[in-house]
Amino acid sequence: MVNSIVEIAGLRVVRGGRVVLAGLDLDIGPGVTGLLGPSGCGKSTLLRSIVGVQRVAAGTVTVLGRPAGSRPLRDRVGYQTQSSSVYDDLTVAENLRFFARVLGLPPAVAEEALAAVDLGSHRDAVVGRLSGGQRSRVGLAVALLGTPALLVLDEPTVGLDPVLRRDLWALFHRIAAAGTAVLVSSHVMDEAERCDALLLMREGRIIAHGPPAEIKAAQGVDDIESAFLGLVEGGPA
Ligand SMILES: Nc1ncnc2c1ncn2[C@@H]1O[C@H](COP(=O)(O)OP(=O)(O)OP(=O)(O)O)[C@@H](O)[C@H]1O
Repeated sequence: MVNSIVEIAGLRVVRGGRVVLAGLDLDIGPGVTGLLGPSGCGKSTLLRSIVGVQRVAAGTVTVLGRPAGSRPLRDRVGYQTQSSSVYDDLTVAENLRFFARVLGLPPAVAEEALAAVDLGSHRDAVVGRLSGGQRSRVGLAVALLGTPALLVLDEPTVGLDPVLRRDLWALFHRIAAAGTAVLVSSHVMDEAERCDALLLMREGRIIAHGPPAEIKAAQGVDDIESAFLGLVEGGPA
């Protein structure tokens, strides 16, 4: 596909003796792409494969034209895991400066990331005393250090109230508009409408890929949850 950020061919992953991804083929383009599917379907495993931290049994994962996880991608791919990896006892600015140093980036990028997630006014707050939404934005800022070409976010809105979730999605779109492709997973189907493109996943397979409107139209339904059920039950495609 022209403009592909991620190209995956024949990806097979086995975890704990169980086949989690059984030969997955997929291209992901720019904009905000949502990876949606029920708990345990393999979303995190797919994201881990894209950032290059997952042992794969077979297949290839190419990111920005390079093998996933290879050295040239180190500061071109940002990754926010489900469990926050920021330090609770450091301030927001201290966390960002620390991770910038680890990545070998100048301190100025810490300021840019802080501004990008709108946390300038909380720069001197200790992370352990922030709200869930603010903490999530600190994690996002860490993933944004150095302005990566691809940002991979594993369930960044889990546990947040609807207002914070809406604000975070608006932020993802601002980040994408500035040129960073955003791949974000969720098991909340109502977040689907906020994506430019959707990947619907079930039991380690991608069962639909495209703009939300196209997926709904193909199933003849008005919401993504119904489209998902239609696809699972073998409705029109
Ligand atoms: N460390 C692990 N060792 C062995 N199996 C694992 C491990 N982590 C996950 N799995 C298995 O791999 C499968 C896919 O898990 P994965 O975390 O990718 O799903 P997910 O869709 O991201 O789920 P969730 O939405 O709950 O985070 C699950 O069946 C899970 O039991």
